[in-house]
Amino acid sequence: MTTFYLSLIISLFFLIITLKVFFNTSRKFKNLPPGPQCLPIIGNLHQLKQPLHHTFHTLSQKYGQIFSLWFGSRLVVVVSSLTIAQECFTKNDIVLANRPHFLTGKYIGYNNTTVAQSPYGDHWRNLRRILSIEILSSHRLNSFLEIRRDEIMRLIQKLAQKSYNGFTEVELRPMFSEMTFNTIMRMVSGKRYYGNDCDVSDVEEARLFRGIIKEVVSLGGANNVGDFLGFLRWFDFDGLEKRLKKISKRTDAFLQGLIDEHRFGKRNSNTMIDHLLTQQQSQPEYYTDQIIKGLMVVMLLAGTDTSSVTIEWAMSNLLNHPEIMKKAKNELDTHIGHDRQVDEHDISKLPYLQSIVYETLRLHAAAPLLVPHLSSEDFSLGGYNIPQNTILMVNAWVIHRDPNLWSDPTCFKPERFEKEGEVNKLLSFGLGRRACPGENLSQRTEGLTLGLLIQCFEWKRIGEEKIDMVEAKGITAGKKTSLNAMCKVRHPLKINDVF
Ligand code: HEM
Repeated sequence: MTTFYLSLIISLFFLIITLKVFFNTSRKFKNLPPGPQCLPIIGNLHQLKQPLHHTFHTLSQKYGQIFSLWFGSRLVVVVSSLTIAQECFTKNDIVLANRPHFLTGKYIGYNNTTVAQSPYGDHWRNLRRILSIEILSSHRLNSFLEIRRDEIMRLIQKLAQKSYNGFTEVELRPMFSEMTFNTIMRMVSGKRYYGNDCDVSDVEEARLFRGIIKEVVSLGGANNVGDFLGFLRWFDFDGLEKRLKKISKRTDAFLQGLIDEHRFGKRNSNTMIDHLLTQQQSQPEYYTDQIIKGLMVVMLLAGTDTSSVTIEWAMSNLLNHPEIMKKAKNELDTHIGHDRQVDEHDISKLPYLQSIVYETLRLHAAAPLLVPHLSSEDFSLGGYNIPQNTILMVNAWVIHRDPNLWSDPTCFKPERFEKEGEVNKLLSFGLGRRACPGENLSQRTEGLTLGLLIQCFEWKRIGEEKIDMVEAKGITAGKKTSLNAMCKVRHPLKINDVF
């Protein structure tokens, strides 16, 4: 009899717990944004075709400007409206200031402790402060100006040598990647890693490093199914975790080597490592080697590809629209003339050139879904309930093509930015406290590179055919095919440095 009552009490206890969980859960998931039917266990993962922002665009046409998906057991909400995106990063900015954790963050991002992956809180705030003051402040960016100028001039010289005797076909992508990569690498460590004229004494070291970065970029992204289906991780069926473990060891050893070189060898130069090692001397408990390596990784991964793909898209659009290229050239000829090269401080006086950069960022945002955010508590958005631990993605690609916001939204028309306030509708660098801290640096690099490319050369397409504008599948939305074009040095331009 006692056993009977005991079993009854235990059963009732479990029934109450189950009902409580059920009611809490269903209340929690009541009034969610609409979304497609999902399958047991995998949710909507089977529907996620690359590029993801295109799939989300199709889904938003059916389910609206805010919809829900299930990535395995994780709820994902996708926003495709500027007003709702602004609601995310004003009223709900703190609730959405966390990041979801992915396998790449665990292995490459020092267990999600870097500034790009770290949860919102004191640690993240400190890292943002270090990044803003020690590396990306206007003062520091000015002190790194010579590096940027030198790398861009190397690119200009290379093109000038190739095309001095007339129109010559050039492949631009590797040159843009070399330039942005060397710029960031020199800011970080003082070393040039790319190109025939790289100054790394150990060529093997340069080769190894290029391999590391290529692999890290290919493993990044928020669409590894193993991130959402925990049980797949136990089997590591695609070997992703094993590859990430291996690559993280190589990356760490490489970055540690760079720090040690500065610690035990050449100090007192203007590099990020040296500035951080100086801070380490006074505050060793905070400025650990791991913090420094995390900042190096973020600078290299967030700051290189993003800028080079933007420059490649801008040039592709200019080649498809010679009248825009001509207008930009006239602006440069009028304001700068033929006797000197355009410089970074001129860019603010060249509104049309700036508008070309904005228009490129509108149509070809390098991070079309920004970077995923995570809600730290339940909140409401666009009239729906969003539970804690929801992954939020903003489809900037769609918002930048919204016909209610932009006239002829798919046309490349820099003139649209002549209207005051238009630039405030851009989401290319995100909004709110987790917005991109590298915006100023990237706009300086893009403005100067494009300015010099337009000022110093004549450009045309290889044939009649327009440049193919199809997007690749990688984490940064680059062009699928590498950009080749015909270029010729502009003879009226008497610039000794270039020739
Ligand atoms: C065209 C160039 C670039 C574009 C389009 C771009 C875009 C973005 C976007 C959309 C985000 C996420 C914002 C969000 O979470 O809502 C981001 C974050 C970030 N970007 Fe950039 N970025 C560019 C260049 C750079 C550069 C040059 C650097 C640094 C050298 C940089 C460093 C970062 C960092 C550290 C974060 C993470 C911020 C955080 O989580 O607190 N980015 N970027």
